[in-house]
Amino acid sequence: MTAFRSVAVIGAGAWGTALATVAARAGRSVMLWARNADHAARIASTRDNPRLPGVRLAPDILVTSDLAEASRAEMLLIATPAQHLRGVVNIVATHATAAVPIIACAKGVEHGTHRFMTEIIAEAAPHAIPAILSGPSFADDVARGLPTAVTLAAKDEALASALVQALGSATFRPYHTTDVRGVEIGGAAKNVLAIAVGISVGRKLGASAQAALTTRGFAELSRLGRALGARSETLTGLSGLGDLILTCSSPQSRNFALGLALGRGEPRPAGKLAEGESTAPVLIELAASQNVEMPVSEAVASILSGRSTIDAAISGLLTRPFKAEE
Ligand SMILES: NC(=O)C1=CN([C@@H]2O[C@H](COP(=O)(O)OP(=O)(O)OC[C@H]3O[C@@H](n4cnc5c(N)ncnc54)[C@H](O)[C@@H]3O)[C@@H](O)[C@H]2O)C=CC1
Ligand SMILES: O=C(CO)COP(=O)(O)O
Repeated sequence: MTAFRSVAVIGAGAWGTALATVAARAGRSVMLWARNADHAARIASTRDNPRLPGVRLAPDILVTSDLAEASRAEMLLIATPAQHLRGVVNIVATHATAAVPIIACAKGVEHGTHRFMTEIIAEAAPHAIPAILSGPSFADDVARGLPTAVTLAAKDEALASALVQALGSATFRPYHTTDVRGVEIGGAAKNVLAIAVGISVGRKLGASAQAALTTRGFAELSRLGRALGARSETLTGLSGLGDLILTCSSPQSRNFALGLALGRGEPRPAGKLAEGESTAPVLIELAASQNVEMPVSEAVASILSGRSTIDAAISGLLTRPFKAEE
C-alpha cells in the first residue's frame, strides 16, 4: 500500500488549517487549498489564518487556490462545511482520476438527500475511496499540538490502518475502524445535541440537567446509530460519546456556544459555523424515516425553526411520559 507521501487538505477554515498542521507534523508533504485566491495568498505570505488566530503555519505547507493541483495528492482531506462537501468533491473528481482516499472531515448530513459524508464522496467521486475522520478535537487544540484522539474509518481495514499511520503522531492519535456509518452518525448528531445542552446551560437549568440532557442525548444518538447499523463500540467510542462529551461541556464548541446564546436570550455568535443548525432538520427527518424517537434533537430543530419557544420546548421535554431507561 502507498505511503501517502502527499496530502491535500481541501478547505482552509479552522479545521482544514489544523489538519494541514497535523499532516505536516506526521511528515507528509502538505498542500492546503483555499477557494479564494486572495485568502490563499494572504495565508501563504503571513503563515497565519484569521480562522485560526495565533497558529503559525509550518513553512513547508504549500497554500494554493488551484484545486486541480491539490486534487493530484495521494490523499485528500475535505474540511469544508458539510453542506458544501458535494460541490467541492464534484470538482475534485474532474481532476483526480486515480483511486485515492478522500477523507471527509466535515460533520453533518446533507439536506434533501439525507446522505452522510462518505456517501456523497462515493456518489461524486466514484473512482475514489471514501473515508471519514471524526472525534473530540477542537481545531485550536489540535493545531497547538495538545493531545487529541479521533476515529478514522474506511471500509477496508488495511487502508484505514495505513491512513492512521500516515496522519498519526504523538499528539494526534487516530484509532482506526471499518464502521464508517457509526463514525459519521456520531459527528453529525453530537452537534445538534450540543446546541440543546448549551441552551440548558444558558437558561441556568443546573449541572444535573446538563448531565441528564447529555446522557439522554447519547441515548437518542445511539438509537439512531443502531437503526442505521452502527456498532455499539463506535457509538461509545471517540467519535460518538467522546465527541458528545467534548461539545456538550465546553463553550469552546461553536454549537454549544450557539445554544448558550439562545438560552441566555443573547444575539447568536457572529460568523461562527455551527453545523448542528444545518443538521438538526435533516437529523429528525432521518430519525422519522427510521421510526426512531429523538426528542432532544426535535426540540432543537423546533427552536431553531421558530416553531417552538425555548420555554415550550423545555416544558415539552420535562412532561414526556415516564418510561423505562433505554
Ligand atoms: N473547528 C473545529 O474544531 C472542527 C471542525 N470540524 C468540522 O469541519 C468542518 C469545517 O469547519 P471549520 O473549518 O471549523 O469551519 P470554518 O468556518 O472555520 O471554515 C470553513 C471553511 O470552508 C470554506 N468554505 C465554505 N463554503 C465553501 C465552499 N462552497 N467551497 C469550498 N470551501 C468552502 C470557508 O471559506 C472556510 O474557509 C465542519 O463540518 C466542522 O463540523 C470537525 C472537527 C473540529
Ligand atoms: O467538532 C468539534 C470538536 O470535536 C468542534 O465543535 P464545534 O463545531 O461545535 O465547534
